[in-house]
Amino acid sequence: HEFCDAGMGYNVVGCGGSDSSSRRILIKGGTVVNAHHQEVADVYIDDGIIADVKPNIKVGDEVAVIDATGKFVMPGGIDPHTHLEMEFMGTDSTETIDDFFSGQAAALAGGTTMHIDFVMPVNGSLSLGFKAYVEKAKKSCMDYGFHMTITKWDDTVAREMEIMVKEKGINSFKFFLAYKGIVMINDELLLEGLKKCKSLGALAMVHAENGDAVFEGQKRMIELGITGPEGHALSRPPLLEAEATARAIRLAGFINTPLYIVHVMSIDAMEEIAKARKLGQRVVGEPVVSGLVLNDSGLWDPDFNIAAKFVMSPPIRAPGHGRALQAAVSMGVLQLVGTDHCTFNSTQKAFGIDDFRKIPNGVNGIEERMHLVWDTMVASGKISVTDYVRITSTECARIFNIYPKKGAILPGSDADIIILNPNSSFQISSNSHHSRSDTNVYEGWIGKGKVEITIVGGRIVWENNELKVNLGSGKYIKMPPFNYLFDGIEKADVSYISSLRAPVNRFKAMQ
Ligand SMILES: NC(=O)NCCC(=O)O
Ligand SMILES: [Zn+2]
Ligand SMILES: [Zn+2]
Repeated sequence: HEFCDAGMGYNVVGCGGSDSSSRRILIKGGTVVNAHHQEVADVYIDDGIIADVKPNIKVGDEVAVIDATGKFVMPGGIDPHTHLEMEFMGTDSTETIDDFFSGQAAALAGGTTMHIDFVMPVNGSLSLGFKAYVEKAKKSCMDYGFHMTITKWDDTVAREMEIMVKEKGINSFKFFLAYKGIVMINDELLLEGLKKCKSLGALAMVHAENGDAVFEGQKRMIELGITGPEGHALSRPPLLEAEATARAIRLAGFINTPLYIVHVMSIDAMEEIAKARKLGQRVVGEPVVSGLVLNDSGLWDPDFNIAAKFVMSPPIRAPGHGRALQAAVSMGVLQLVGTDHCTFNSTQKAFGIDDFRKIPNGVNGIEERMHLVWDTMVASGKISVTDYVRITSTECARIFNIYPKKGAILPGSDADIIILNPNSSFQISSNSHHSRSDTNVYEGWIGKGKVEITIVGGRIVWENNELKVNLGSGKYIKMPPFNYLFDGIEKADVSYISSLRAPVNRFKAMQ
């Protein structure tokens, strides 16, 4: 089988490996954590579904028993933001190095059991894009969903958005306000898109940077002779992220539809979200793990190969931004943590050796997110374990309308479960990670807490540092429209329209 040759030292069940995992499993004596509650209890899994959660469940000898005493039993992570096997930034940099097989295998080794990937249209066609991604995802070994990217506007696109929502199970559309000349859209298109999203009950998502100003900033850097990776950060400062974030928020407010800001990387952008939420606007902010735990110093590394691996957009910011973003997550100003896993190897990154504008943008994270958030936020005492579950799993399931099938350990939920040992530790290295990339932006990180077991669809796929993935077993999860952010939105239409007449009234209406 073409996918058996993973070459990464793990078994592919169905390609010669043996499926030793049981369809009935009892997880005994762990602390079962949901977003709203934690208790010491047993979890009984039957045929891929959680059948029961309570203390002292009795089972027969045929059931495999896992002792989870002293460990946390939690819903598998859901990563709301990935780019597997994506063509991006020109053909020379080819596609992101992880496909739906290696990217998902890496995810499972790190405790993530579902992700939502961004479909890129083919020549502007949503249906061709969807078809292409259905093909790519046939290799899947865990469940996944799709967002759809909108790169142009006409009647066909508007009609296809409807088909995506009503027939294909997509409930979110992404608009790039950056990457001028590649995928960037203008405000006119954004307004059309926001209106359409509202009518369909689909969530509008934006990559918020002012692409025209970034273009200008890049030109300035090149004129100054700054061609290395540090030019990437210098050409697109936080104020350009804040401007686009504020603009998108205001336009979404004008249309009165919920808005999701992907990869919030700066204090400046986060404060725009905080301000809007304080006024009652339905805005969701998604930081990514790189933005929470790294800073921009790597971009100044004299070794191009090291510096280039940190190039992503918006850029990883100066020290201080990550800490502030973590605080915003802990206070609920930002709601869930993604990765923006968009991995290029060092050969692909080297395409921009003479010009930072040609370095393909993106960093890894799908395997590291659960560990890094635990280490930096739970082990350090910034957030509770229940909040950890909320920001890594449950909130994503709620926003994309698949809760409690996903994001919970409840009877009837899918048996996508992790067992984390808080007294163990993890170590990150490109020598041992499961991505196909030859580099890792978190190289050398050692931290507290370790995902010792990952169960996906009722099968143990990660145990004793070994992966046993089941090729083709991942299912496409259809995500219905009109999530909770749309509840009662039409009532807000009325108060919003009257509030447009007087700023004072608007403020009162939002109290
Ligand atoms: N973020 C990044 O640099 N690459 C992935 C594409 C995107 O989300 O902007
Ligand atoms: Zn983006
Ligand atoms: Zn992205």
